[in-house]
Amino acid sequence: MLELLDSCDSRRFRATKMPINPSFDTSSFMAVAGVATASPSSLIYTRPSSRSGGRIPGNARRTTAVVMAAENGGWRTMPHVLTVAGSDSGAGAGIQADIKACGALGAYCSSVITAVTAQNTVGVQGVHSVPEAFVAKQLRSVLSDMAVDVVKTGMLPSVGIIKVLCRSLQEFPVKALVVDPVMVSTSGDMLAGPSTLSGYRDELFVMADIVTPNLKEASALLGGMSLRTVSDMCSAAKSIHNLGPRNVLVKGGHLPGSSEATDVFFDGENYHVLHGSRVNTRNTHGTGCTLASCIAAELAKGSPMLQAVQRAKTFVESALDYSKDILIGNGPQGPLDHLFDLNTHAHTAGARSFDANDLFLYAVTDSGMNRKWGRCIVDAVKASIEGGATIVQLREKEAVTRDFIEAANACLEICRSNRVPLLINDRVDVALACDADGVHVGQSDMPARVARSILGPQKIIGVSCKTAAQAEQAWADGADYIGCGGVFPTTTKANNLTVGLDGLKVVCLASKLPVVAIGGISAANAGSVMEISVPRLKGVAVVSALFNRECIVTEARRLKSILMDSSSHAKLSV
Ligand SMILES: Nc1ncnc2c1ncn2[C@@H]1O[C@H](COP(=O)(O)OP(=O)(O)OP(=O)(O)O)[C@@H](O)[C@H]1O
Ligand SMILES: Cc1ncc(CO)c(N)n1
Ligand SMILES: [Mg+2]
Repeated sequence: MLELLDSCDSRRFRATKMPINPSFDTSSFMAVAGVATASPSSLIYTRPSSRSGGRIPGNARRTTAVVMAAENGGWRTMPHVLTVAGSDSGAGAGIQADIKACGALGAYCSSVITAVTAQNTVGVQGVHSVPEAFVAKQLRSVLSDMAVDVVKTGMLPSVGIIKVLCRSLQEFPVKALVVDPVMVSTSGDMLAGPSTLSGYRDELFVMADIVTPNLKEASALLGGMSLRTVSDMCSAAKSIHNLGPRNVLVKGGHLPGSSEATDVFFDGENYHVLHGSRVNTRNTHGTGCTLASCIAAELAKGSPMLQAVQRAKTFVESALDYSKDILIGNGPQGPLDHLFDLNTHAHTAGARSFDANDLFLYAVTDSGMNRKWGRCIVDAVKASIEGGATIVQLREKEAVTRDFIEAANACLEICRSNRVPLLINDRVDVALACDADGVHVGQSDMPARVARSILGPQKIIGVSCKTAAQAEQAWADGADYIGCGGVFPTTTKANNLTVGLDGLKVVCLASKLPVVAIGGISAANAGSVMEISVPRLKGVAVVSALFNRECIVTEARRLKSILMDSSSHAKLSV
C-alpha cells in the first residue's frame, strides 16, 4: 500500500481533485488497496513493505475494518475535515475552535498541530513551533490512514511548514482545501513569520479552493494596500484571486465604523457582498478560525462553495449571539461557545421534534369552561385542532391524577393523528405517564432544569416568564420556548401581574428562546400582539377566547386568520 501511495507523488494536486462529495466507493478503495472485492473471504493484502517492519500498514488495517463492516451489512463514513493549525491554550481559536466548530456541524475533525501557543483572553504570551519533520509525520499519520474530505489550514508559523503541507497534499490529494491565512491574532500578536507571505502566495494559494483573509491579512498579502470600504474589499478579493485560489472571502469583522459584519466573496466572476448583523460582544476571539472550519465542514458534507460560506457565516453569527454575555477570562477578547446548540438543544444528536412555528395558535384547555358549555375535554381539543390550533396544552388544575392521565391519553390520540404536539401543564408525572410531547411549567412549579433531566432531551419544555432574567434562566435550563404574560388582564388566572405589550416586547428582545404571548388574548387584540413584530415572538396562547365560546372551531379559525394577517403585515413593515 505504501508503494502504491508513493506512486502518486508526481500527480499535481489540482489535476487529481475529485468533485465535492462523491460517495465513498468501497470497491474502488478496496481495489486500490489491493483487496479482492469479489469475495471478502478471499482477502489478499498488498504485501507489507519493508518500511512497515512487517506489520500490516494502516491502510490495510483500515481495509480489514471496511470489509468486516461490509460483511456485517453496511458501514457509515463521516464527513471528515483535517485541520492543520496551532493550538490555542485558551481554546477560543486555533485547533480547539476548529474541532468544536466541525463537531457542532456534524463533521469529524482530525488535527495536525503546527505550533503550540500560550494564549488567553489577554493575548499571546508565547509561541512554540512544532519541527517541520514532525508536522510532516502527523500529516502522514492522518492522511495515509483516514479518508479526509477537506483540509483546513490555520496557523502555519513558517514557510518550511507551508512547504511540508504542500508536499503532503500532493501525495495525498483531498477534495477541497480551505486556507485561513492566519498571520496576526486580534490582540495584535504575530502568529507567523513574514516569510510565510511568499509561502502562501507562491505555493499554497494555487492549491486552495478558498482563502479567507481578514482585512489585515488581505492588506499584508497585497503589500500593505489600505482596506477601508466594501469596495476596497472587492478589489482585494480580485487581487488575491489572481494569486491562484479558486475563491476568496475577505472578512470584514474588523471593518472600521461598520454597524454590520460584512464579508466579500469572489468566485473569479461574481462578487457577493455577504451582510450580517454585528453582534455587540467582547467574545469574538476565534471567529476567523471558526468561520473557516465551518466552511470546511459544510464542504465535507457536500455543500457547494457559496452555500458553505453562507452557512458558516450564519453559524458564526448565531454562536456570537448566544455567547455574547459569557464571561471567560479577564482580558478584552473572550471566546465563543461553539457548542451552544448542543448545550441547550442537543439537536445534532437525536433531534427533538420541537418546531417554534408550532407556537402560532396555542390552545390551553380549562376544565371549568368545558363544564360550563357541557363539553368533554376530548371534544374541546378536537374542535380546537379542527379550527387550526397548532399546539395544545392540557391545563387541568382540579382533575384527579387518574382522570387526568386518562384524558391526556385520549387527547394524545387526536393530537398525534393531526401532528399537533400535546403538552401537559405543571405535571411532569402525567406527561411521563402518557408519553405526552412535553410540559409547560410556571415559576413556582418544578424547575425546567429538573424537568429536562427527568424527561430527557427529546421532550418539549416551556416556561412561563415575565422578565428578561426569567427568560435567560429558562434558556440556561434547557427549555424550548417561553410563555410571556399576562399580556392583558385576564380572569383565567388569579393574581396574575399584567406585563402589557411593552413588557412582552422587552422579554422577547431579551429571550434566546421562541416566545408565545399569553394572558387575556382574544380575536379583538391578537393582531396588536403580533404587530409588535419582534423575531422571537412566534404566536399567541388562548384559553377563554377558544374554550369559553359557543363554537370552538369558528373561534379558532377566526383567530388563525387574524394571526396570519397581522404576522404577514408585521413582516412586510420590518
Ligand atoms: N461582532 C461580530 N458580529 C457578527 N459577526 C462578526 C463579528 N465579528 C466578526 N464577525 C464575522 O466573523 C467572521 C470572522 O471575521 P473576522 O474578521 O473577525 O476574522 P478574523 O480576524 O480572522 O478572526 P480571528 O479573531 O479568529 O482571527 C466574519 O464572517 C465576520 O463578518
Ligand atoms: C493558535 C491560533 N490560531 C489562530 C488564531 C487566530 O485567531 C489564534 N489567535 N491562535
Ligand atoms: Mg483570523
